[in-house]
Amino acid sequence: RGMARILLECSLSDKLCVVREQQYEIIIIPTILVGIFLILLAVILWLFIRGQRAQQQSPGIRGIGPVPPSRGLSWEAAGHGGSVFVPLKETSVESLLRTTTHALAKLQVPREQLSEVLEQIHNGSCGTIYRTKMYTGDPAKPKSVVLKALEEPTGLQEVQDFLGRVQFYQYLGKHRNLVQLEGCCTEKLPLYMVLEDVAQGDLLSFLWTCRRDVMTMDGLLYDLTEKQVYHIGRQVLMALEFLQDKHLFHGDVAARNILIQSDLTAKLCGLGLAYEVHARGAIPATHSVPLKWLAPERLLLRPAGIRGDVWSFGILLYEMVTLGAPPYPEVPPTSILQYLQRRKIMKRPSSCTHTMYGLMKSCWRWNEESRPSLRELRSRVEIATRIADDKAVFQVPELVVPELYAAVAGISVDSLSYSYSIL
Ligand SMILES: Nc1ncnc2c1ncn2[C@@H]1O[C@H](COP(=O)(O)OP(=O)(O)OP(=O)(O)O)[C@@H](O)[C@H]1O
Repeated sequence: RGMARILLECSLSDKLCVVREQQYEIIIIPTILVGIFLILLAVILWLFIRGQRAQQQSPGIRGIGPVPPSRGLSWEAAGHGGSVFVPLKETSVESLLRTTTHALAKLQVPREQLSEVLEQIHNGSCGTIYRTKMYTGDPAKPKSVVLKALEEPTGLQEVQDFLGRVQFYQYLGKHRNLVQLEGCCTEKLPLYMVLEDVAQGDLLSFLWTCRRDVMTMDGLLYDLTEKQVYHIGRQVLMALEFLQDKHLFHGDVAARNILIQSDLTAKLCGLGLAYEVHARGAIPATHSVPLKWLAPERLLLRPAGIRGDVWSFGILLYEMVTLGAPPYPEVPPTSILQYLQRRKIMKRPSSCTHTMYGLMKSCWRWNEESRPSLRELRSRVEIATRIADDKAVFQVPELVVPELYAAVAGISVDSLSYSYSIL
């Protein structure tokens, strides 16, 4: 309208008006175009630099890549004072074993003490896992142990890694809620890590079996009440506190990584990722962890820490009250980050009390600093235990099809324990 008025006020002979109109188009429109161009250029440059940085971090498989050391990871925990040793100068497996056997002398178990009958129970990430007998004192009373075996290493690195894991267990020391290392056989191949046998197996299989009509087996009562969920949860928190005191985090807290005894003593296993972070100071690109258990910062490849374990602890509570249902059943595993970015979390399962759901929600706060600390969480669990139901047993009528579970949970069916299918 402004331009039209100026034109009306002009006489036909007044050429200045025409010049003004042209200035308006010539100066303002190109300025806007140049502005838009510059903004676009800046956005493209920013995206390019971000892409370059992400590439430098070489994202790992299934969205999990290396991350900088956990916040507060000390020099000691990063593998120096913790003495995870990797004698790089050795060139053959034999000479490497000769050198390391001396350092591991106190842990060596004579091979004749182990039975030759090995029952395979799992195909672990660093070799086959067997159950066998160890004859220490009275030959009539052998002790049942679990062996993690490295039988045919593909190279020196694999042997070094196995030995590093043995030393990691040694460095950790004993805790009631962590699987204990009893010893090792490392003077020649096959290499064995000798662990205490937590015979009742993993919590996920236990939860699935609770869905069946099985009452008891090997002294274990296949019933789960709210009070027992808190009891197991509290023990997991104590194991995590123990790791935190050593400036470590677990990184893969889930029912499949918890072993239970007949008195419902819980023992955290699957310490592979904790070892990797301890030895290398970061999560290696090749170490994949199921996405649905991970906190947003892990999915976004940001530095990982103990508050990520707090997030996964919330998922563990969900697993327990649903008797081993896969998390986010309606979300494909690869869409989990987008789902969480919309600030969505899992709804309260019908079997879950409001108190327990409150705990889960506090674990699933997007901002890791807003999540409770392990200590706070444990004290909330202890308070909740006092009023928790000790009578009503969790029930889910549908049985689990492991292949279907694996697809929905986003994990490989081979990584699941065998004990459920044996029942
Ligand atoms: N001490 C044990 N007692 C009984 N069963 C065990 C024991 N250790 C491992 N298992 C069985 O083997 C499975 C895998 O164990 P674990 O996750 O420790 O091994 P892994 O695959 O080598 O993992 P990681 O590399 O993370 O240590 C467990 O879920 C459990 O079924």
